[in-house]
Amino acid sequence: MSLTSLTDLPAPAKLNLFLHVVGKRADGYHLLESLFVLIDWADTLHLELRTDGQLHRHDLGPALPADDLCLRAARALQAASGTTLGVDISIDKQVPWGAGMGGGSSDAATVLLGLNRLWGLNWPRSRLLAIGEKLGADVPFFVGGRNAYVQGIGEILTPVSWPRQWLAVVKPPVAIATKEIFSSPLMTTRKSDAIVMDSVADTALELQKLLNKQCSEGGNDLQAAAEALSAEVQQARHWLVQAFGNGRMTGSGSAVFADAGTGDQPVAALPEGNLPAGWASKMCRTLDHHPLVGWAS
Ligand SMILES: C[C@@](CO)(OP(=O)(O)O)[C@H](O)COP(=O)(O)OP(=O)(O)OC[C@H]1O[C@@H](n2ccc(N)nc2=O)[C@H](O)[C@@H]1O
Ligand SMILES: Nc1ncnc2c1ncn2[C@@H]1O[C@H](COP(=O)(O)OP(=O)(O)O)[C@@H](O)[C@H]1O
Repeated sequence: MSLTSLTDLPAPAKLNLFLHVVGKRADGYHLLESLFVLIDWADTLHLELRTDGQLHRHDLGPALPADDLCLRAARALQAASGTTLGVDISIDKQVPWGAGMGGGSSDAATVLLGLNRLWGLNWPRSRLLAIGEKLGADVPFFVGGRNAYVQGIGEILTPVSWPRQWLAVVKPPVAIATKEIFSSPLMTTRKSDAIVMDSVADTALELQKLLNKQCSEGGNDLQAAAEALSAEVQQARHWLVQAFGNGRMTGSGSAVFADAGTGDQPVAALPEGNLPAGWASKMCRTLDHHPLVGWAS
């Protein structure tokens, strides 16, 4: 019997354990190098098949923009596949947005992976990646489903296995436009050297070592520009530095996070009572991989 619904599909967020700007493309987009890791802060989506071809979204939590990334992903897959089927998408939004946590991009990836199954398309992952790339720079990472060293503007993915880690995340109630950060005068002086791999026999091990080094140095080349635009981002990071001894921004912000250890318990608790009203926070753990990683070949 064919499927009529898929419930409780997770769309986990990501953090950038480091983010370097290493160049600029001819079209003005900045070339990045970053380690993207999946975390256990996730939205939940439910997909209900429609036979009339219509695409609708129902917000179970906070209201999303009318034409959000879920609907854009569904529309793109419907057009590319030529299916006459539609879907009702219900979304329980838990991940803060305007955060640099890729929540919207993850929702889009979960819609692509879910509809691939619900609509009986059974496309290989490579075809879903090509659609994801057009929806947003972070979407291919979530469709790929593996923690990854990411290059280009997000389309070059090298999967890496990353040890389980606690990460304390704080999101102040501000959203800074990614464009505003990249056009900041501070960005002209904030640039890192690209990672150079020695030509050694075990390139995976070599990459792991280099990524470890970048993470322990903890750089995000967008952080200074974001902090110049928002005192709250700086305040959030200082708050984490006091509590955990370290703190840095993810993506283009405004969320910041601290390494809270690799043991059975985090090295310290998030003293959430000290945060101003309206700030979100969560003690997160990295995921080994996306829960839907097996959903496309
Ligand atoms: C920098 C990252 C890292 O993950 O930030 P987060 O989205 O996670 O915060 C992403 O690649 C963000 O990608 P995405 O969110 O798709 O960026 P867009 O909205 O397309 O970018 C808005 C504008 O920022 C500039 N931009 C964006 C990405 C990039 N690599 N170089 C740029 O110069 C461009 O001017 C672009 O028009
Ligand atoms: N499903 C969605 N969830 C969150 N934001 C969305 C969604 N669809 C579109 N957006 C828009 O995309 C912007 C970026 O959100 P998001 O993808 O979560 O990225 P990030 O927080 O990493 O910048 C939001 O400010 C919002 O306006």
